[in-house]
Amino acid sequence: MPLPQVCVCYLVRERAGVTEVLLGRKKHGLGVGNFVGMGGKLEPGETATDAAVREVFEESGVVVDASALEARGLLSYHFPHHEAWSQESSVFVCRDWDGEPGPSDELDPEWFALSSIPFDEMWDDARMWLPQVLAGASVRRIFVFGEDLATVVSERSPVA
Ligand SMILES: CNc1ncnc2c1ncn2[C@@H]1O[C@H](COP(=O)(O)OP(=O)(O)OP(=O)(O)O)[C@@H](O)[C@H]1O
Repeated sequence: MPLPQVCVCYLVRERAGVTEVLLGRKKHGLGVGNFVGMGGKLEPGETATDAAVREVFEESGVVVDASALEARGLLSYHFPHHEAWSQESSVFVCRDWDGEPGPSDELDPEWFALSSIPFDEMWDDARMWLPQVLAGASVRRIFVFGEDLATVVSERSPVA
């Protein structure tokens, strides 16, 4: 069975020579309380890019053009102890948008210097790939979560 498809998008800016990323504490649903990038489920017929454009707008009010989204790979999350949470996330970075991010029902956006990303308050996997993505890399990783539904217990290799 293919995993449900979701997307995540990290807005990145430079301020006084410091690179910052926009995160927000999730107010509802899967991962509530964690700092996350903006994103969510693909709607029927949407591409991951379409969904990222829509989710960034819904969650922060910022308008991004699909051509400004940098595709940075695919992450699979397996929850053998709670299959309904298993999903696959397309990852995007965006450096060019219109508007100022503001609060929404989903999250209150905050800028973090790349040296101060709150990994202890994020999904456990984020520390294992987000620094690479924000440094310009693309990723393909498959994470398996344990019985606590919070800890990465193993990683699978993607079949080439
Ligand atoms: C398990 N380890 C994980 N590590 C890092 N990020 C994770 C994640 N698991 C899910 N995500 C992110 O969470 C969003 C989907 O969450 P999900 O609850 O399905 O969607 P959300 O309620 O926001 O979506 P709708 O707005 O209803 O579409 C999506 O960005 C996805 O990349």
